[in-house]
Amino acid sequence: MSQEPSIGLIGSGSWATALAKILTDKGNPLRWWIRSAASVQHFLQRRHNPAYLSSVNFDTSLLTLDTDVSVIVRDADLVVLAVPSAYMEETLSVLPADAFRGKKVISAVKGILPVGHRLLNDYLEERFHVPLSDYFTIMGPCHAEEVAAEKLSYLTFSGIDPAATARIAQRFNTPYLNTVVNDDVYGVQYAAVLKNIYALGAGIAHGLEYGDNFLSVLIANSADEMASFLRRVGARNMEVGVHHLIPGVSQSPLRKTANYAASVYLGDLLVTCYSLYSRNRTFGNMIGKGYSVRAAQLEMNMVAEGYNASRSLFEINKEIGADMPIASAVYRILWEGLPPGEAFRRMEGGLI
Ligand SMILES: NC(=O)c1ccc[n+]([C@@H]2O[C@H](COP(=O)([O-])OP(=O)(O)OC[C@H]3O[C@@H](n4cnc5c(N)ncnc54)[C@H](O)[C@@H]3O)[C@@H](O)[C@H]2O)c1
Ligand SMILES: O=P(O)(O)OC[C@H](O)CO
Repeated sequence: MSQEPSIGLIGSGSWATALAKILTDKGNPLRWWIRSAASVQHFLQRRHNPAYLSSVNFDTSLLTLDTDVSVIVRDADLVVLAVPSAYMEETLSVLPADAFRGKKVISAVKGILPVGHRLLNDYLEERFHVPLSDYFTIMGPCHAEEVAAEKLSYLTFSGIDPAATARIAQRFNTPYLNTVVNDDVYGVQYAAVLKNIYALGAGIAHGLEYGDNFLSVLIANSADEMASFLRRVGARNMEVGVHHLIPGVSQSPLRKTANYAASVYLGDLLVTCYSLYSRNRTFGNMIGKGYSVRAAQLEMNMVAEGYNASRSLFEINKEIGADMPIASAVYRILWEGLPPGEAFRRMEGGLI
């Protein structure tokens, strides 16, 4: 009987813990990198993560825990990365350049690397020579807290080889988790980065005491802005060609467009803008209420990816050239100190 590829998980925050629950509920043995030795001890004694989703109890017979990321990567065929993007380079810095050779890497990261403003696949290709054909993503509207409560959720798995992507998705499919497969590897990652910025904007609007009527207008315009950016990225990829990243594989990652009403695009924008679980919305709400960025960060034990992303997107869009008044307003509030009320007043008149 052929053995299934082994799975390693890197990260121990809310999302990594939710993914560990999904994978072990499905019966997958899991090699799991947890940053702190104290957390590993707690896990083994008490069967849960002391800091995140602590209501989730694990079958520890399925878990091999280690604080050494190189051990987990070495022993896994499929490596799931679920560390906030700002800590990714530091976390992987101990690995040699060939650490991922022959392995498949699955990103659950909804952020962009702040140094160099790179998507994770571009960084992995450059630093570890991971080809796009070995790179997959897990995106879609899904809060870790609802996974912990086994509320029905949908996750989209993306990769340029549909059969390989479907095989990976199948390892995660559980009664409370439906999986969708798509091939728009670049688009889903940019959509995830953008929805965090727009959720920050929605939170700021709430903090400024705009009502539900305005919020719906803001989100509808955000969806339009996102689609326009994604179409331009698609067109740019067609022009410059990302073929060199994809030896012998289809043209799919060069696609110009996709169904942007699908859950991995619009759905994730909606849940992040509306859900009280959203860290980005929560962070934005504090900014709208007058907290400084530093004070808002100190209030949270979790990471709002949209903060760094707003700056990266602002830089990337200098090349892409999409019209992005909402993302630009969020950037100016967070990075240039423009008062939120003034930024929103300037933006209001342009919304449709
Ligand atoms: N939380 C969710 O519901 C959810 C859902 C989908 C995707 N994601 C994505 O998953 C990724 C991970 O986010 P999360 O929600 O698990 O994080 P989190 O906000 O719950 O926790 C912060 C994480 O950062 C880690 N950390 C802190 N300092 C670190 C350091 N110096 N080096 C390495 N790690 C450090 C902590 O150990 C913890 O794992 C993000 O890209 C996020 O967008 C999160
Ligand atoms: O809590 P947020 O704002 O980081 O959002 C988490 C997930 O991306 C929602 O799908």
